[in-house]
Amino acid sequence: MNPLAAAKPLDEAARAAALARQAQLTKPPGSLGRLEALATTLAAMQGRALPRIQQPWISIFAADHGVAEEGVSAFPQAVTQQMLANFVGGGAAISVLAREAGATLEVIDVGTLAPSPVAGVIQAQVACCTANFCRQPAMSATQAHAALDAGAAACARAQAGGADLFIGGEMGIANTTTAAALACALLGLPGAALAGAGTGVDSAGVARKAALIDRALALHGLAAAPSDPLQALCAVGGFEIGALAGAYLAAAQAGVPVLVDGFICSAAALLAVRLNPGARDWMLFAHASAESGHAAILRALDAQPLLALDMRLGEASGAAAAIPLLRLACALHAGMATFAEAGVANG
Ligand SMILES: O=C(O)c1ccc[n+]([C@@H]2O[C@H](COP(=O)([O-])O)[C@@H](O)[C@H]2O)c1
Ligand SMILES: Cc1cc2nc[nH]c2cc1C
Repeated sequence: MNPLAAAKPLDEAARAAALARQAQLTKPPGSLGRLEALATTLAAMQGRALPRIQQPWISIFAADHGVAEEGVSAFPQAVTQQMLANFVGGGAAISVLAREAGATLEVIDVGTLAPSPVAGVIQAQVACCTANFCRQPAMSATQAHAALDAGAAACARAQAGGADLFIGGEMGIANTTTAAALACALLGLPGAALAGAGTGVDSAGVARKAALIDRALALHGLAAAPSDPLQALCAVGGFEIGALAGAYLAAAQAGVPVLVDGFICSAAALLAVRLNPGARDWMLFAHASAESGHAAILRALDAQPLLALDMRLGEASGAAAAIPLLRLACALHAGMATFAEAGVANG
């Protein structure tokens, strides 16, 4: 893929038509709050005055991280590959949420340590694991482009499947350390600004994550000032994060609305936007993760998340939980009567 290819422009005529309809619906103007903006933004994204979410598509990208050997997670690395089988077996949270939402769910291995392919998982391994970025770059430039391409391929499948909403998710033990390091590099922040508990490390563990990120940023010459996005991905990134960024970029180029999940997905969204600012127009943000660094990344993206449920699971769960809200916004927008239709006086 070409990450720099222009994003599709939003359809401002469809937005204007949706705004005009909102002004006619039987309610005081603005009284449905952000549900109104959600409907009119989706109208501009989907190019129709009456937007809808009929075919949500969820792609989960899984990868392992060399930095796991530094003891940065509360869980063993083997959980990444074990969860692949749980996703396709139907027992993971996202399996349940996708079923409830009527969403297509696909799982892509972009670089786990799984010794053999897990049945039902799409194989798109860039390598079996990134290198430990405390010692050397996490990946080569060729691998970074392969990760972006794996994401773009998922977006192409979503488009071919008629998706009207694209959701990316991730699974990767240690990837809160990777996502924090990448976002620190992109924003010129120290590790302490974005390191958090992840799967549940204690405060001493969080402090170790922060110090380790600072050491890695210094090692790779990425400390203190915002870094070149592809250089940052190569130095301290992850394959699933690169794939998510590629999927978000491809969705913006193809004109498919994106619903961004939690902390790791937001770091990938930041990477996509730093590569290609036009991608931001195509992003909605599902929820405020309980991961402590999420708020700073959302601020950098000027993003207001829809939900705040103290979730911190990842695997697209927060985004899937927000699908019903998007549908409600569309249903209200399409189904409410206008003042004229209902014979209600429009003050
Ligand atoms: O998305 C989030 O907001 C989020 C916050 C904390 C943890 N996670 C998930 O937990 C895993 C990473 O946590 P850790 O502690 O191993 O870095 C990874 O599989 C993520 O999907 C996800
Ligand atoms: C069990 C488990 C499930 C997950 N799903 C996403 N990240 C995860 C991390 C763990 C540890």
